[in-house]
Amino acid sequence: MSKAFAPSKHQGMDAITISAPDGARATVMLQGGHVVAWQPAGGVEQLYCSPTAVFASGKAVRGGIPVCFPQFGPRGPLPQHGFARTLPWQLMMAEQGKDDALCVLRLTDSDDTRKIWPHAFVLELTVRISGRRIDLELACENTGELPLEFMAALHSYLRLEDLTDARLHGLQGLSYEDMVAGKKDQVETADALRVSGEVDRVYAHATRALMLREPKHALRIEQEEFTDVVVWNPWSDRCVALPDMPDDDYHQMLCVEAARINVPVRLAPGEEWAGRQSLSLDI
Ligand SMILES: O=P(O)(O)OC[C@H]1O[C@H](O)[C@H](O)[C@@H](O)[C@@H]1O
Repeated sequence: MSKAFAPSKHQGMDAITISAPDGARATVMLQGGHVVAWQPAGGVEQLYCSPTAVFASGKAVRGGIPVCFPQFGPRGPLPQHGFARTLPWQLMMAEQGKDDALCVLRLTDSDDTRKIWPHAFVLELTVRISGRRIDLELACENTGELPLEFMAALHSYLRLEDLTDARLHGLQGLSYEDMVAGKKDQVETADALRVSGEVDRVYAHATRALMLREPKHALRIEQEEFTDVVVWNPWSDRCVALPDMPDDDYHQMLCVEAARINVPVRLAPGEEWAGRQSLSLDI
């Protein structure tokens, strides 16, 4: 028989912690449908969450896996990264299975969202953990009578021992937009990306699996239907300017975000789209 989990608190915010029989655990905040912690079976925390992150109603949390929807960054008229990350979601289910644990959270349109984005939708995040793997699925259904279009991302903050020793493999040959240099149509030539300065890039047509390698650690990153991947690290000056992140913590994280930016998703009335990101510890 499956076991259901009861809502709890994380940093004073409503949250749900799920655990699989093998010891894998994850915590998801109801605000934002925001995964704030993930420990694979027998492993340590894999997500970076800033020790000075602000946990408050309506505030975006620095770390974990924010959901960006229906806009990415400042690419539109909505607040940065859209509204999904700062709104309360509804917990639909949270259960332990025979060899995994699963939870589903849902955000639907409201008077507040329709005021700034005139569409009816159901957005659902499914988080599944088992062994050394976490699978995230973000699904959107157009429940209105007009077509809609959106951008989306699972903005994963991955925890590092030290950025200096980290390499991200799998991007070679992809074209990207360099948001730091303000240049489009760049081509990745490195067989492994080593971060040695501020990086903020949108890679297009990202279909291959990526591997984030450190001397004693490797994380495999896969995505489906998210056709872009964003790589972000603020480096020192930008990090100092972030009020919710310690000055040197940029060494402890790299964002590798499964995204849909270059070609937004278009849904006719009644249509549904789902995008997935999976992270698995590979040692
Ligand atoms: O500070 P936030 O609104 O959470 O955004 C953090 C970062 O998110 C993405 O990675 C964007 O590409 C960056 O340009 C942005 O700085």
